[in-house]
Amino acid sequence: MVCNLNVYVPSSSHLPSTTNGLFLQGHKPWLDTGDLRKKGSEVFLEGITKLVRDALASDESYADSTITTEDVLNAIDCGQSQGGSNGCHWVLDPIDGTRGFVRGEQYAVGLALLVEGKVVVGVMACPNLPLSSAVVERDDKSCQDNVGCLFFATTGSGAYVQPLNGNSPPHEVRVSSNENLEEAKFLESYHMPIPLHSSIAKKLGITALPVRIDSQAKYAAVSRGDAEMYLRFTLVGYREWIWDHAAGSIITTEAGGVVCDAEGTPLDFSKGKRLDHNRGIIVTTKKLKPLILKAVRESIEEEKHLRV
Ligand SMILES: Nc1ncnc2c1ncn2[C@@H]1O[C@H](COP(=O)(O)O)[C@@H](OP(=O)(O)O)[C@H]1O
Ligand SMILES: [Mg+2]
Repeated sequence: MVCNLNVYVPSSSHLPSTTNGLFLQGHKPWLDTGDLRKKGSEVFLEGITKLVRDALASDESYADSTITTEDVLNAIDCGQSQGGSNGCHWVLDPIDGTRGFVRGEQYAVGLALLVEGKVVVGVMACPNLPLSSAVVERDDKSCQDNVGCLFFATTGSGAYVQPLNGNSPPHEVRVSSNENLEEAKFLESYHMPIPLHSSIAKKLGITALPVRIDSQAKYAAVSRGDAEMYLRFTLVGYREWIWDHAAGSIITTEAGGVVCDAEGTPLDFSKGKRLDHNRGIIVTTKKLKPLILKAVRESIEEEKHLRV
């Protein structure tokens, strides 16, 4: 399994007093158990083990299990696969959009299966995503009360959503059929403002402000037709982790959308833990792709001239 542990080790190496499975962020991403195995981390590790025990105890089938700290360390180390183009790899992001999770807003649990470097299964739970639409007014109480979506897709079989509480059966999702860019909605991350996004949106004639959402729930939102476009132009040199995109990308493509880089090339998940792609990620509908790629090309050219 290729896994983002998604846990940030607090500088004190102690559990925060308000422990509920949330560990403070803002420090280095934790990609193996190296720090946890060090002397001085015992309290932190004990705390994590207790959380695991408590979670298992709440499920009858695991009620009798006795999990030790060593079991927890070994389980974490099962997530050390480097991925790649050979064989099968599960790709897991247990809490994607950590910042949204901390704020009590959007986050996602993303799981995907890579076979020979291609994503063939994607499952994404979005516990705080409204069942109606991701693009809702902040004070729209009815939407905020009705949240929790489970999206899933397998190659060639379409993409589906169902309420996370299982109260109704899954139904198929399709991307928006809207071609009127003046009415289009576009999504981006909360990471620093990206001037290129505004430039692209302006060229396309999109009048609405971008809607900012944490996590790969943005892919799910495009797959359901909540928005027509998700742009992700990060700092030059930032290389994306595959777990931030694997589940989301198959859900959008199976819903009839496209996921590509600034040159229109599909994302390549076969090169290890990082995505190997040209600059930028564009998530949109097949109809809008050519128009968006043109605006992207022009905006990148203008940006180059501004730098000279
Ligand atoms: N400055 C940055 N620019 C781009 N991506 C970043 C970033 N800092 C963190 N990320 C990655 O972007 C993911 C969140 O994406 P988004 O901004 O769409 O919510 C993070 O996943 P985690 O939250 O799982 O760490 C992290 O892997
Ligand atoms: Mg992530």
